[in-house]
Amino acid sequence: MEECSLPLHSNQVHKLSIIINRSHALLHCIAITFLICYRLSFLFQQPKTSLLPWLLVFAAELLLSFKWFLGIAYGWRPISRTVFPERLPEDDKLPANDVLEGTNTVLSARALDYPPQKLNVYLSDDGGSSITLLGMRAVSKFARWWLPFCKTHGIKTICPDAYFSCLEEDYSDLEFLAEKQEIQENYELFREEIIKARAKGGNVDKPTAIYIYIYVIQENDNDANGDHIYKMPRLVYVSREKRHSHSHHFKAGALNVLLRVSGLMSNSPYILALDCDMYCNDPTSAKQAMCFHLDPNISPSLAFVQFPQRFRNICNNDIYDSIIRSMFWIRWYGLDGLRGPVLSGTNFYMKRKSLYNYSIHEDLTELKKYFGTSNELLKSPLAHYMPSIDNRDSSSTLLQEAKVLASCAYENNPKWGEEVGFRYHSLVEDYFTGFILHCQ
Ligand SMILES: O=c1ccn([C@@H]2O[C@H](COP(=O)(O)OP(=O)(O)O[C@H]3O[C@H](CO)[C@@H](O)[C@H](O)[C@H]3O)[C@@H](O)[C@H]2O)c(=O)[nH]1
Ligand SMILES: [Mn+2]
Repeated sequence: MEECSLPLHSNQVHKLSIIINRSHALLHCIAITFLICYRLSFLFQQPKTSLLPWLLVFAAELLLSFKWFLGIAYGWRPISRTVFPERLPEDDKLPANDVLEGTNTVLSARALDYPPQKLNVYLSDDGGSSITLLGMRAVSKFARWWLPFCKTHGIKTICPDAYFSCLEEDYSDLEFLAEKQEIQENYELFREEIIKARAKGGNVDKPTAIYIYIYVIQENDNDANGDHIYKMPRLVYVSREKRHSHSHHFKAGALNVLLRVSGLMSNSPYILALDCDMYCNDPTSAKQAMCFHLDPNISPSLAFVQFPQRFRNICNNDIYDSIIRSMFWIRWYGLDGLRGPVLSGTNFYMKRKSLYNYSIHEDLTELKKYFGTSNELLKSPLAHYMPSIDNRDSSSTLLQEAKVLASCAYENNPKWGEEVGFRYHSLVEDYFTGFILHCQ
């Protein structure tokens, strides 16, 4: 009880930034007012010379001033936040998470510091490529080395590529170094396996249609000899159906397929979305996000917790600001102090229900109108529905149903992408979906 009474997070208002930003805004406002007065006074001058250029410049100045005015919001009330994951409930009371992602991030997502039985990783392979599937199997093999290593030594950089390219080393612990060496050798073997497979070919001639393939990797608790083995999160590979006759809706389409398949297979109340070119650079991110989602004061109106996109390996002379510093290091702190930042497409922990449209009632006919005809999927919006694919018999029926959900015809009538799930009709599905969630 005592644990629950302590706050899970706190925020710090950047007072100095507020004073500087608001003073700057005020000075700028005064300057703009003088400018406008000066321009207006010209209109009353007699005789007028060259009116047109003057008006054009004035219009441009008004337009830019308006744009600048809207930008004041970014600096109005910047805040930063601190979380206290140690105050979260015990592991067995934590809610489950489904990770929906592109191809590269599987290892780091499975290495998150979260109870493995409450983590399910769904991998979308839009290309339906045999190399990705082979890669996923190889990843699972390597994960048996990598995950226990990260856990035992509290490794913070859970993406092996980033970890092994980092030069910092603790030379004092020889046992650790020997283990690291062994893991690195296994990592090199894993990479070679992928490179060889890629060299052999793959999808040189793209098929005109890609067929559905769903494959679940889930280790048992014990190996063949009955010895206890390290428990790892379940991994589900999903290659959705693609046909020229149906629009695939790019990334939003892929995410909606994963949303449906995960709703059927694990229906975790929270989802983490990761792009294929991202990895989790902090294993505690899931628990950090839960500090907000499990706060009873803000949870009812909280749809998502967005982590900033950070970029690795960018050269020192980043003259085009490829790390998007102004966005993630300045503007987002400001937006956080207002009503939270918009969705940036990746690195967010979203409440599943927020994508399911709150206005839908739990009436079967209405649910079918929104979610489609799969009776199994219709259970997903119902609170506390927890499917089980541990049971072998049910798993094959569930897999058949999952294939129906991953087919392109499934979206023919229901409101996927319109009123349910990630929204279509825009290549920036993240901004579009995020704005709608903010409005709701
Ligand atoms: O047909 C598609 C196209 C993209 N993706 C996935 O979409 C993600 C983002 O694609 P990427 O090529 O990395 O796009 P970027 O331009 O880098 O994406 C930025 O801009 C997008 C649109 O605003 C956001 O969705 C992204 O999160 C954001 O990183 C990747 O994981 C892809 O696997 C698909 O699954 N299917
Ligand atoms: Mn990208």
